[in-house]
Amino acid sequence: MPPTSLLKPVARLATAAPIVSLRAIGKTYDTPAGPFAALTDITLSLEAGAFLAVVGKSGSGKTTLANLLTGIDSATSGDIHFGNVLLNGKSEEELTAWRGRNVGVVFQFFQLLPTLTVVENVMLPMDFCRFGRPQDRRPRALALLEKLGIAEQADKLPADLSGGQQQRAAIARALANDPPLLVADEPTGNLDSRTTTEVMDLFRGLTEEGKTVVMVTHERDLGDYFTDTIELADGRMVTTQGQGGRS
Ligand SMILES: Nc1ncnc2c1ncn2[C@@H]1O[C@H](COP(=O)(O)OP(=O)(O)OP(=O)(O)O)[C@@H](O)[C@H]1O
Repeated sequence: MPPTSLLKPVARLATAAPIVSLRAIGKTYDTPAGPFAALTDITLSLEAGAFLAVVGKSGSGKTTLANLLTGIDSATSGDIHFGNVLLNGKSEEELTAWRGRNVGVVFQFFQLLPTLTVVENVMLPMDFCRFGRPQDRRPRALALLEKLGIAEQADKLPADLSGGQQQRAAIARALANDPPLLVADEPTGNLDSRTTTEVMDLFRGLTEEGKTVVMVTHERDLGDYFTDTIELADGRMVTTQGQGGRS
């Protein structure tokens, strides 16, 4: 079994300083029909250990918000701070380098590379970001797979795993560089209810270790898992719950 010291958890922030804060964020897309405001005046902040649900109807702006949090896309107005770092104005290259170290992303359809084994998929972000020493990367990837309960699948190809196992592998990959923030866009959208519960328990365990998780979801019956919930409608925040700690 790989040594668990390879998986040192991120310490909870000693201060109440938010790990992510958005102030008056707007996102406008240029479309053939003219500018389209996908997000308007979004203000929120999240502390280490928060588990935020982003809910709302199709087209309300959830994925757009997730893409701003991951640095996949940039806001058109307002400020996004990550810790003390202001993301606005960073070049695409800078955002890519920043994202590799600071944000793990989990998708609905897993997006594992089909020709790499599971453990190789998990090692990829470490190689890309030169995380730690090269000789430590495989043991760390194996330790993450162990933590997520799929160590036996390490040398298989993604296609040989069930959907739930693939999502666990994708979560292991998202954790590879030990980022403080995970952003998951409909991560349970392709899973049955039992596997959904398993994945939600995993996310909750990670927030209890101090990771911050933002999850876009349509599934309202998952509400008990979250410390905070925001609902979007036509790109605006219409309701918020929490913004505090888990009760
Ligand atoms: N690249 C783009 N160019 C133009 N319009 C876009 C672009 N991306 C998203 N939109 C529009 O912005 C709005 C918000 O889209 P977004 O994908 O963020 O919504 P969503 O709440 O995630 O929807 P869903 O639940 O269906 O995934 C939609 O009206 C969408 O058509």
